[in-house]
Amino acid sequence: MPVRINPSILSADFVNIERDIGRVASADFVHVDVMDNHFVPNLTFGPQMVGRIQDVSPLPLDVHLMIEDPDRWAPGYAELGAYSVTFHAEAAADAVGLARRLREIGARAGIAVKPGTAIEPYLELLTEFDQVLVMTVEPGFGGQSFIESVMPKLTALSAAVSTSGLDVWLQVDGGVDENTIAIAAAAGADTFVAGSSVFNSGDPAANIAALRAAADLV
Ligand SMILES: O=C(CO)[C@H](O)[C@H](O)COP(=O)(O)O
Repeated sequence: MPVRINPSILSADFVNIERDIGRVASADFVHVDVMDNHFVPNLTFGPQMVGRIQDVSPLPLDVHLMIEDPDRWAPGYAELGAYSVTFHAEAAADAVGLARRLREIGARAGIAVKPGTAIEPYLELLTEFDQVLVMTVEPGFGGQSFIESVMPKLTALSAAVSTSGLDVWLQVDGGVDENTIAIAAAAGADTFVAGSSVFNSGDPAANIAALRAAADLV
């Protein structure tokens, strides 16, 4: 199984983002959390900052939009050159239309679901998405505990992806560390967003290697 480790720069030093991205160059993608203080009770940055991150990052960007009205704003992140743009199912007016627009621009299209959002409606729509993000915390803040009770959503997604034969990546985000990554991998996740466990202690490159090894054991 391919394993992708995407460090979340929500846990980076915001005045040294370029330096911190350099420290995670052994990862697969840089995960960029855009929060608008409306969809979630936290605020990060918008397209101007993401464009500069895109300019300096040696890794492609995996942009996670925790914003209202993604139908209006998400295409702009694809136009900046983001490799993938993921918007929330709970916020999109026309999720399929938006995913098609993102693909037309050239980005992978992702849909995210909060812990309390059912996955069943999206199992039938897998042809429309390149990745599905199952949130393993309530979106908004780093450093929260992994919610294991959402794992059945990954099991259902994994079975549906296998049956379809599609190349849809299954991502988890929130509370991912050396222990919980194995739980998520066993449930079918292949793409792992990690903030605190990469940046908050020790050497980020060693932390990425440890996460990759723990997921690979499954
Ligand atoms: O989307 C997010 C929060 O909404 C973050 O990407 C996520 O929480 C990562 O942080 P940590 O690994 O510390 O949980």
